[in-house]
Amino acid sequence: MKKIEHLGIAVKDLEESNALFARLLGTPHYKTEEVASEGVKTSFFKSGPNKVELLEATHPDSPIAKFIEKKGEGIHHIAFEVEDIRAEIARLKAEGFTVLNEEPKMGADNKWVAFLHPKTTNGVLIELCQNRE
Ligand SMILES: CC[C@H](C(=O)O)C(=O)SCCNC(=O)CCNC(=O)[C@H](O)C(C)(C)COP(=O)(O)OP(=O)(O)OC[C@H]1O[C@@H](n2cnc3c(N)ncnc32)[C@H](O)[C@@H]1OP(=O)(O)O
Ligand SMILES: [Co+2]
Repeated sequence: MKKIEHLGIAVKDLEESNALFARLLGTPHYKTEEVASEGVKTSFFKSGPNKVELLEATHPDSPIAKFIEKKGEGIHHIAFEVEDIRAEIARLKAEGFTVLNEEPKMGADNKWVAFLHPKTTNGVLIELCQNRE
């Protein structure tokens, strides 16, 4: 794992939360992107070297909708940048973590992504991100 790539925060209303985080961070979001395959609309903020991803559900079956229904708005996942996502998936599987998608999938902000089940990571949903060249 190279570094924390972003913190994912589940929100009910992306526009409202974009305005709140712009006030909080003192800078507007630098992009919004819908990832239909994940049932999410996202917006990204830079805060120094760190990145914050806000996520709103685009349909009731979205992981974000289920999360908010169960736990309310808040930190949804921690994403780590990896050099080689396939190698990292194999390593983590061998370490006994549950990888939710063994085939990397297209994420937002030009990444290949995979997720580890929170049941195997002390209750924290972990995302792996590799830059898509
Ligand atoms: C890819 C675009 C973007 C990017 O950065 O590029 C994203 O980050 S997209 C983010 C949205 N996509 C995902 O989260 C995909 C991975 N998530 C999943 O596959 C599911 O959400 C899963 C498997 C984690 C949970 O789904 P399930 O249908 O099993 O929902 P349950 O409510 O039944 O949850 C089971 C169990 O897990 C706990 N849980 C669920 N979500 C989280 C979470 N984010 N953090 C911690 N724990 C979580 C939930 O509370 C249940 O536990 P229990 O003790 O049984 O209540
Ligand atoms: Co993410």
